[in-house]
Amino acid sequence: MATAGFHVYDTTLRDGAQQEGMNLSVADKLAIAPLLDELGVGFIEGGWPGAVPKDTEFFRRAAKELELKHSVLAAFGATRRAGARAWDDPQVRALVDAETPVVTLVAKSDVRHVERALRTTPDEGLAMIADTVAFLVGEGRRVVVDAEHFFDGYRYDAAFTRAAVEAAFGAGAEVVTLCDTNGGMLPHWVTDVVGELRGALALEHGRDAPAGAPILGMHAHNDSGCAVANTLAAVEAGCWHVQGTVNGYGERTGNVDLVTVVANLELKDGLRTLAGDGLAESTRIAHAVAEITNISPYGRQPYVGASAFAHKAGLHASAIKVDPDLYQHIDPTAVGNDMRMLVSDMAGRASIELKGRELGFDLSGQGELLSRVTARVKDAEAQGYTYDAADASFELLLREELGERPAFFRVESWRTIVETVAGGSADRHDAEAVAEATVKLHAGGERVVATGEGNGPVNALDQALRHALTRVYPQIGGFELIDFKVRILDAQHGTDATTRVLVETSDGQGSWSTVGVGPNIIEAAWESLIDAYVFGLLHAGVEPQTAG
Ligand SMILES: CC(=O)SCCNC(=O)CCNC(=O)[C@H](O)C(C)(C)COP(=O)(O)OP(=O)(O)OC[C@H]1O[C@@H](n2cnc3c(N)ncnc32)[C@H](O)[C@@H]1OP(=O)(O)O
Ligand SMILES: CC(=O)C(=O)O
Repeated sequence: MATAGFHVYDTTLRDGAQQEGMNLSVADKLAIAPLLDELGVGFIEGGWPGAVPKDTEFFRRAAKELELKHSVLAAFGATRRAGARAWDDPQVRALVDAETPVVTLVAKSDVRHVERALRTTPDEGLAMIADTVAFLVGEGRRVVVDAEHFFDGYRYDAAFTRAAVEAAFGAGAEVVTLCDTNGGMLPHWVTDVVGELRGALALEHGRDAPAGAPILGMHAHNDSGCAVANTLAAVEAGCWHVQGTVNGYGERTGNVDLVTVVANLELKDGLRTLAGDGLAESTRIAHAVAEITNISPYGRQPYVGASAFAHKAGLHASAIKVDPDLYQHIDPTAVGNDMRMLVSDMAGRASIELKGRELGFDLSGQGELLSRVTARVKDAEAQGYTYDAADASFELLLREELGERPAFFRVESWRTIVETVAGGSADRHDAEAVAEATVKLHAGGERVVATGEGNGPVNALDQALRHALTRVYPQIGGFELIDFKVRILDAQHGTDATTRVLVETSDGQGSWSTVGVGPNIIEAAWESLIDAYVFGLLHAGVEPQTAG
C-alpha cells in the first residue's frame, strides 16, 4: 500500500537531460519512460514542449506509443512572459498542446530573479504565476509549480517567496515544489525553512493533509553534496512530493538521485513511495537507464552501484560469514543488488571461503586449503596482482589449488618482434611500427606453430594465440577482448618497473576479467590472455583435448 498522498516525481528526461554531455533522442526518452514506470514513480516529466523541438515530438509520440501502468506524464514549461496574457503566450499554449494530465511550471520565487532576470516588478512576477496556473487549471490540467530558487530567495526575502507560494496555491496548483536550484542548501537550513513556511501558511505536514489539499514538494541539486540529505530533511519537515532523477543526472553536479531517496524513505523511514515492487528492480532499472544515456554507471553509487555491497576486508568477511547483516545496512536484494566478496591482500580465510561459495565451491571445513589460498593471494598481491579486479584469475588460482584447473593446451614458447617499416617520405617519423608474434603450443594432441600480426606486440600475440587454438577450440572465435588496462606499479624504476595488465573478455553474453604481472607489458599481457582463454573455454563447458 502506497503511503497516502505521497508523490515521487521523476525529472530524468527534463532536468536530467540538462547534464553536460547528455543528449537524449526522442527514441531514448521513449525507451527510458517505461523503465521509470516500471520503477513505479507517480510522475514522469518528459521535457519542455514548445521550447525544445525533440520534447514536443516526445509528447506527440508518447501519447500514442507509451502504455504507462503507474506513472502520468508531466509537461514542463515556464509561467507566461511579463506583460503577456497566459492564453496568448505560445510557450504556455504549447504546454496545453502536449495533452498531458499534469503541467509543471517553473516560477520565479526569488524577488532578485524577478527584478533582475525577468526585469519586472514583484507584483507582475506574482501575477505571472497566478494567471498561468489559473489558465492551466481551467484547461483541466493538474498543476505543479516549481518555485525556482525558493531557498535562496527565502533567505533573502521570505515575504516574497511566501507570496509566490500563496499565488500558486491560490490559483489552484496541486503542488508547490520548493527548489534548491543552485544546490547550496544544508539539511538544517531546509528543515528550518520548510517548518517556518508551513507555520506561516498554516499548511499541514504532508502526512496529515487531507486528500486533495495542496502539498509542498522538494527539488534538490547536489552542489553542496547534500541533495539526498536535503530531500530527506524536507520530507521530514512536511514535503510530500519529491523530485529527482535516476542516477542523479542533472546540471552541474546533478539532481538528487531519486533511487537513493526512495530507497531511504522506503527501507529506513517505512514510507511506501513507489507503486508496485519496482524498488526490488531498481539496480537493473538504474543500469538500463545508464545504457540508454550511454554514461557508465558509477560503481560506488548508493544502493545500486556495483560496489554498494562488495566486501574486501577479511574482518568484514569473517563476520558476514556468520550473518551478512553485521556488515550491511540493508539486504541488497531489497534493491535488486547482490553482495560480492572481493579477494585481495586484505582477505582472510573467511573471504576466500565466501568468495568460493559465490563461485560455486563449497570450501567449508577445508581449513588447510583456505590458509594455502589466502597465503598465495597475499603473496601474489604483494608482487602486483589484483584479484578484486580479476575474479576469473582468482577462480583459476583456486582451481589450481584444488587440482581442478583444466589443461586445454600446453605452451612451448612464444616470441614477438616489433619493427619499423619506412614510409615514402624523408621524414624519419614517417616510419610505421608493425608487430608480429609466433606461438608454439600443444593442443588436441598436436604441436601447433602459429603466427599473428598486429598493431602492437600484444595484439600480435593475441592473434597468434587465436590462430593456434581455433582449430581445436573453435569457441575462441566468439571471444572478444573488450578492455585492456596497463598499470606501471613501481614507476620510480622507470623502464625497469613491474607492469600489471588487466584484460576484460566477452563472449557476447557476459564478460570476465583476468590479471597478469611481469617485468614488461608483453609478459604481463600474455599471462592475462592465457587466463582469459582458459576461463572462457572452461565456462563455455568445453572439454579439454589432450594437450600432448
Ligand atoms: C531552473 C531550470 O533548470 S528551469 C529549466 C531550464 N531549461 C531550459 O532553459 C531549457 C529550454 N530552454 C529553451 O529552449 C529556451 O531558453 C527558451 C525557449 C525557454 C527561451 O528562449 P528565448 O526566448 O530565446 O529566451 P532566453 O533563453 O534567452 O531567455 C529566457 C527568457 O525567459 C524568461 N524567463 C525565465 N524564467 C521565466 C519564468 N519562470 N517565467 C517566465 N519567463 C521566464 C526570461 O526573462 C527571458 O525572457 P526575455 O527573452 O524576455 O529576456
Ligand atoms: C525547476 C528546476 O529545475 C530548478 O529550480 O532547479
